[in-house]
Amino acid sequence: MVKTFFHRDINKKREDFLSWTEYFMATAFLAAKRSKDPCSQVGACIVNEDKKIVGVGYNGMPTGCSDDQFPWSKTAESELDTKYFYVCHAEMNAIVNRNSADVKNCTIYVALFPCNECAKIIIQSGIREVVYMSDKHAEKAATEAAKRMFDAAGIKYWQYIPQNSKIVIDFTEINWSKQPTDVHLHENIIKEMENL
Ligand SMILES: Nc1ccn([C@H]2C[C@H](O)[C@@H](COP(=O)(O)O)O2)c(=O)n1
Ligand SMILES: [Zn+2]
Repeated sequence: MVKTFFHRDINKKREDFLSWTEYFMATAFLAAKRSKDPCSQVGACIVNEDKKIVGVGYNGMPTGCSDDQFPWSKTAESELDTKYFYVCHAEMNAIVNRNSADVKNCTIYVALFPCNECAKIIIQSGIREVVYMSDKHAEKAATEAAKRMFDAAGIKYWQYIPQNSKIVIDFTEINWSKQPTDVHLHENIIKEMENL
């Protein structure tokens, strides 16, 4: 058995807390977990100038359009039987579902670079900055069009390159004992190491 452990001095401030950018991008990725799209789960998180989250969204069917009845296919004999006419993109949902009066001067954190349609909504809503994780559709005309519009409208956009590729949420962590001299030897970590 591989034994691993970590020390935590509970008298000192934690050093391994999430940065703001990690926190907001992780919020976007967590929202994406709600998506029913079998191929692409995209999340978006809108943050105001006070670093408050004012909107979260993920790609899904419009309200009232059952995600058990509308199609999730990428291809079909008829375009009407693909998802593309129906699905609301994460960015659009985050903007329309905002919990503030407006999203002026906000930043949107999004897993995938916005398409041209979302770029228009982002610009019109007053969002000033786009932070994205992936630009995997960079070669598509929709992405190029979005970039042209962002450039013309003076919207700042930049790719977030994470320091860690994973953030683990462990629901059991809240029950770990934290004593002043504690060295945790946590079962899950041991199991993970054994599986390596
Ligand atoms: N910035 C984006 C890009 C895409 N989406 C959504 C729209 C679809 O549900 C899915 C793309 O489907 P695919 O062609 O990859 O099968 O992702 C979004 O919400 N935001
Ligand atoms: Zn879009």
